[in-house]
Amino acid sequence: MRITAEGLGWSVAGKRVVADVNLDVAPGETVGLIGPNGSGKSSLLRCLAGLRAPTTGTVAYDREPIRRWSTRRVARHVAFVEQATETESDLRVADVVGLGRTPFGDRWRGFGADDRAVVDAALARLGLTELRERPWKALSGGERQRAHIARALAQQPYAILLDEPTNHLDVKHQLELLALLADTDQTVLVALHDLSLAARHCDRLLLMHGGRLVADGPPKDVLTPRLLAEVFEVDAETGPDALGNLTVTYRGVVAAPAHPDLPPAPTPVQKRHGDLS
Ligand SMILES: Nc1ncnc2c1ncn2[C@@H]1O[C@H](COP(=O)(O)OP(=O)(O)OP(=O)(O)O)[C@@H](O)[C@H]1O
Repeated sequence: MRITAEGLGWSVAGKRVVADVNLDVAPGETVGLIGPNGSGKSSLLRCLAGLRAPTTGTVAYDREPIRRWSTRRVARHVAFVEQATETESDLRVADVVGLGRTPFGDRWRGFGADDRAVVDAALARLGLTELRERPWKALSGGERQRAHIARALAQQPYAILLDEPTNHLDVKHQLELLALLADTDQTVLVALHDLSLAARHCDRLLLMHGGRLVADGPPKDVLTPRLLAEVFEVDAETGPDALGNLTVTYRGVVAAPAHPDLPPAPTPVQKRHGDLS
């Protein structure tokens, strides 16, 4: 499924959090969404997932604007794995993953054998089969994160949007998840902070800064020392690692450059000798 946004903006309390975003994620593409803290990644993902009505512009799935789609219809197309989803309950892991079947249920049809098969497959894909009967509350942070991803897969969406899905995962599970996302036929848009992981597993990267998309292209074109310095305020080099994968190596931080949307910093006024205040 193709996801497009045109002139997308979202403001809250008079603040433009997302501004004038145009993007096009093709069916089956795995696209990484990167940018510093507060650059608008989560807000953009929430707009694309239909959880926030944009202040300006449109979001479309396969060219059809979703403005008037029901939540249920959106959920039959797109699964969203949020950054910190709290599932407070006495549910078992399999029940939480089974919540992914909600958009397909109706009051005439209970949770059927086909739903159970989908949940079993999703649990297996995330290595959670052994934990299926565990109480949700007994899971570690990383296990919960994997269960939320399994729930998204159980939704059998055409596209998956994920907000920092690796932040609780150990290295093995990070690599497994990114490989899964890269291999799936579904359209994937994933917000990541690990730029080397993003470079290795994504077809294309979208770079956000101050609510705007400031770069869109293959990892080698987006992860340039100049953009890393301007946007992330780090002094970094990119190049192939020992295995030939594009990787980012950090020397340190650079002094914060002025953001183009911000007024220039006022020049400090020097007190002259003899001033009274
Ligand atoms: N509901 C809201 N009310 C007020 N400000 C908000 C709201 N949602 C987001 N913001 C602000 O918008 C900016 C962008 O937030 P957002 O969570 O989208 O950034 P992000 O790129 O996902 O950040 P991070 O990498 O830290 O997760 C931040 O300054 C945030 O404080």
